[in-house]
Amino acid sequence: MSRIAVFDLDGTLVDSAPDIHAALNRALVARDLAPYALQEVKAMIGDGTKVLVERALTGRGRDFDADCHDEFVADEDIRSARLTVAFPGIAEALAAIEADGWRLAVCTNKPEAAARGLLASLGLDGRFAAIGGGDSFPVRKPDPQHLLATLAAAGGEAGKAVMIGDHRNDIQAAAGCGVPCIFVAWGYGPQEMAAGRPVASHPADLPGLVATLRG
Ligand SMILES: O=C(O)COP(=O)(O)O
Ligand SMILES: [Mg+2]
Repeated sequence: MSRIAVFDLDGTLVDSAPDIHAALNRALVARDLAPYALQEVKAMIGDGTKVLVERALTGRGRDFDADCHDEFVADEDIRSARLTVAFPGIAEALAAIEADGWRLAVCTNKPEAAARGLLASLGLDGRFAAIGGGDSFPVRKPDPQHLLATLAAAGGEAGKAVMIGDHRNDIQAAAGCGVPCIFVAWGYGPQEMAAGRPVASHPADLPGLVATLRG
C-alpha cells in the first residue's frame, strides 16, 4: 500500500477565507448584525461551519441560529470559489508529492459537498483518493477518527500517512492516531498551533518535508 499525504483544505490547500467572509457577512447583515473584517473571520475558521457561525453570532450578542447556519452553508460562494484560490505553489507541490509516489487525500471540517464543489471549481477534485468532510462521518477533527475514516475511505492506513494542516485541530487529529503532521505557516492558525511540529513556510517545502517524515 502506498504512502498517503492527507491535506486539510481551508487555510492549507486553498485561501478560502475571502468567500467565507463574504458569505458569513451576508447572513449576518440579513439579520441586521454588523459584518466582520476578513482578519476576524480568519481567526474563527477551523472548527467547522457550525462553530464558525456560532462564534460570529456570539460576537454580536446572539445565540446559535440554525437558519443562519443553513443559509451560510447554502451560499454559492462557499463552494464556487468566487474569490477562493489555491495558495500559490500548491498545485506544483501536489504534483511533486504525487511524482514521489504518494497518494493524496483531503480531511477537512468544511461540509463535504462544499469541499467537493470548491475543489471542482479550482480543477483540483480529481487528484484526491478521498475527501473526508466535516459532516462525512459522525466525528470531525480534532477527533482522530475523522482522519482514520478518511484514510480508510482512501484505502490508506495511519502507518503510511502524513497529515498537513494549518490548525491545532489538524495537529491533534494526527497525534491521536500516530500520524506525523506538518504545520503550514501560510494558513489561518497562529504559529503557536504548530506545537513543535515541522513548519512549512512555503508549499515548495512540502515535498521534502513529507519525504523526511515517512522516508
Ligand atoms: O470549515 C472549517 O472550519 C475549516 O475547514 P478545514 O478543516 O479545511 O480547515
Ligand atoms: Mg484549515
